[in-house]
Amino acid sequence: MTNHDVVLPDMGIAVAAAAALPGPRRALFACRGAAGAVSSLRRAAYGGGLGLPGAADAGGESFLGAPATAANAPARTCTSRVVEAIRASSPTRCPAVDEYEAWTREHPSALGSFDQIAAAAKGKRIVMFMDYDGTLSPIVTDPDMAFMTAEMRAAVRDVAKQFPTAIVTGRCIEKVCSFVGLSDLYYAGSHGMDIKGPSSKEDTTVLLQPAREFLPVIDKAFRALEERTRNTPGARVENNKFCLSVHFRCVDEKSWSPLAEQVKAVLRDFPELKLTEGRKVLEIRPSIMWDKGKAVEFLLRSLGFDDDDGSDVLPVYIGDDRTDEDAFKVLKKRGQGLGILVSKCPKETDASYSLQDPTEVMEFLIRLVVEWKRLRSPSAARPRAAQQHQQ
Ligand SMILES: O=P(O)(O)OC[C@H]1O[C@H](O[C@H]2O[C@H](CO)[C@@H](O)[C@H](O)[C@H]2O)[C@H](O)[C@@H](O)[C@@H]1O
Repeated sequence: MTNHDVVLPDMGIAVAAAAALPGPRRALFACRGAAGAVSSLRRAAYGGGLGLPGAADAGGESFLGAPATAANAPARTCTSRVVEAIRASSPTRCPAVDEYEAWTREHPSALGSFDQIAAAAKGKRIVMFMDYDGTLSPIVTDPDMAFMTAEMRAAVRDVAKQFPTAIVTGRCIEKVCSFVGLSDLYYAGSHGMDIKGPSSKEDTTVLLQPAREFLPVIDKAFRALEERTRNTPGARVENNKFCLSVHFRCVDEKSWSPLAEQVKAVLRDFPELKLTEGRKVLEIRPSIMWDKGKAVEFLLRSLGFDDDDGSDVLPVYIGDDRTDEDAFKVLKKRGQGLGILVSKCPKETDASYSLQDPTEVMEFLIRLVVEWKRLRSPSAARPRAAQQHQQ
């Protein structure tokens, strides 16, 4: 990692008027109908507890699987809420163009707003945070095949040469390191519960593992979940070391509710674990107050950027999933930094900007590095008018 102590010079770019957003015209979407995604998410993901032990609606748990009655209604609603949240996290149908355009007025394209972003970065130190699946690699059916392209790897490598850069992911560190294959990065695996620094540094040690004591219980839950879900065609449990993922992507949608109920049934034996939803996945993790947002705060502190010392730092976080919202929230709360949601569909989000897919993410990263290098070149120090005069 090089040049990290350099403050971003005056980019000399006029701030685009906010009203001029969004950027380039969007591609037409082949399908429609995800208009409900935002409201579904609001209802599903923000709608309350998941009916796990200790959650507000845990009282309904023992009724799972029983015939519907007034008494067991909360538990049933709860499971359907989980399923609805999984569905809303990864909508298969895209919205009508006008719905998407309305959403991008609230969350403009980070590419279309690049000049504005560059202006916001003026004189600040950029710190890059990026999620992996759905952000650096496209979503695929087999989680073991979620490779990033060589071009994306080159773009991330170039970014990491200019700015402190971290990959913040639900994957275990070993897996994401093997996918990314770059040593000059910080990695926060298992949703931030396993953080390590660049391996090119001598102290390549683990920086933080706040859920270490949960390893035995996670292992036990992994075996129980494998056992319990083995008869559901397409279901798959992935061990991400400090957390687990139960994949729904290859499961017939009719079996989603029974599968979610199986997962919840297993978790009744593990009150120290909690459940969250992602893109066609249920995530099981320790019930500690730790998430991607906390990992971002930890890394910023470790890099010397304290909460109250934020005027000269610009954290940029790019992610596509529900779990990335914790990081967007942190940036929003700090009143500092840029959250960029990767999505082709409107979603309830705390991110300020959007990008459609990993290809746009790559374009954004390349543009950031090009702009940064241009501004650090000696000629960039001269006023623009003088440069134009010479051309
Ligand atoms: O935080 P992330 O890096 O986004 O990791 C979240 C989960 O990503 C992976 O699952 C997702 O991507 C898979 C491959 O494209 C896809 O098949 C799956 O449906 C998605 O949910 C990963 O496999 C999970 O373990 C992560 O928790």
